[in-house]
Amino acid sequence: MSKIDGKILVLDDDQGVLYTAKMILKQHFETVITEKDPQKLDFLLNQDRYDVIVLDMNFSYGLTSGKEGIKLLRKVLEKDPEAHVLMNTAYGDIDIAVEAMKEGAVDFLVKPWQKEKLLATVTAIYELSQAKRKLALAEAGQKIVVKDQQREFNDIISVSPAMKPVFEAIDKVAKTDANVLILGENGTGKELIARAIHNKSNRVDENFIKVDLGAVSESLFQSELFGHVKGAFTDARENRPGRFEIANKGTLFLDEIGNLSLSMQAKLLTAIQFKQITRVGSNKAIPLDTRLICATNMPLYEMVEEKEFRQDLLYRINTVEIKLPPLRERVEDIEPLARHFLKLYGKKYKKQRMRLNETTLTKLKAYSWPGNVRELQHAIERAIIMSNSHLLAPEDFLLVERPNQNVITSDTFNMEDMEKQAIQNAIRNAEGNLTKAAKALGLGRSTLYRKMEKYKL
Ligand SMILES: Nc1ncnc2c1ncn2[C@@H]1O[C@H](COP(=O)(O)OP(=O)(O)OP(=O)(O)O)[C@@H](O)[C@H]1O
Repeated sequence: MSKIDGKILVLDDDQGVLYTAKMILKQHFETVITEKDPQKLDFLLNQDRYDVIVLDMNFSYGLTSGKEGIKLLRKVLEKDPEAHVLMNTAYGDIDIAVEAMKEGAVDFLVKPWQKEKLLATVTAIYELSQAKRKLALAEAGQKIVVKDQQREFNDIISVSPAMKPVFEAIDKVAKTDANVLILGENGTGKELIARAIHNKSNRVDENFIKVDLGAVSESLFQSELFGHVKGAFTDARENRPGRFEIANKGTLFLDEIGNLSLSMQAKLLTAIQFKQITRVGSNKAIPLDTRLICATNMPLYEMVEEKEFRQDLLYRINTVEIKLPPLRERVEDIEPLARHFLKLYGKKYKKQRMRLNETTLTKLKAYSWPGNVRELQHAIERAIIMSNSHLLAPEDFLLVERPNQNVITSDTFNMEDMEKQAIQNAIRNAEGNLTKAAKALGLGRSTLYRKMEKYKL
């Protein structure tokens, strides 16, 4: 019979009780730790996370009040409010057992117990602890996943030969557990591709969890990704799993990976390397089986040369690399995409039978779409809202060809001056919307703020 992969801690001052409990439980559970000295409780709790803790009521010789047990129980629950504690008393004092249950113990046993009784009780509590843990993870995941499912569109529309290698790569990589790096400009559909990989993978019934690393501050990074335990910092009022844990058995999509600072890169690398995380404020490692998909619009290889991105991290995340071409390099996709969005937004705004005339299509195809598919999507949405007719005309699209944002027109070659100018242009183009400006620049918002401060903008 295979053993249950559980960790049981038994704390009792009676060596005989410890010996018997170990003999019985060891046959059924993978790890059974016994300890005689209550002073070691702190150390043991810091050391590991136990599925069931069997705790004696009285330690000092001659004491039968159960007060020691209650004190230890409080200590356990303070450290881990989700701990499952089974109280063990030799005196059958129901009052003190009831008090322990009120304090948060799950059950109590009266010594001397029978072998079957101990085993049945510990096994039942173990199952309860697993069910509760799963539920907590599912609930935390659900909040994110439900929000996620509100995304409007999931189909990938494309007829362009430039996208063929992308579809081939999705098919080849989906069923494997290989880490995938998706490279492409803003709005080219990187997230859509990440979802397609997840949906075609064996992990499809598990969570797909997205983290926008460009929007995660340095201080929140660890807690957001790895979770925290109660009391780890002022706002940590309860234990909370991080995105890595919620994505366990599923897929974790790390968007804007190029925006991570070097210190955040180091922490991420450790988690990926060891396939485990440690919640903030705890020192118990939690092993994970998470498939990683990363995306960025930043030139990661150049950043490695400039020592802005760790090479070892790059090699961990780029087992398979998928490059998404910008929309201007797949003009064939503009018409089917436009028709696709026309249908979707026509339905949304109750303006069905919307059409595009030939001149409009020519205008859409001639435009360079620096914001790629997302810009086309927004342009169609806006045109549908504003138009008074069923036929969208060229005037319904305000497409202003901007100077190529990758080419900075400047008479200076000083890097800092060029950067400052690029930031000013981006803010102007985005009409002061800093989130949009940061996206256009390929920066995270916090990096943009830092740079604005630096250049006094
Ligand atoms: N081939 C496509 N077919 C249909 N819709 C698409 C396609 N490509 C992108 N889209 C839509 O365009 C929008 C932007 O796509 P997505 O968010 O996947 O881009 P992204 O590259 O991840 O953007 P960012 O770099 O800003 O994070 C989404 O609404 C997505 O549904």
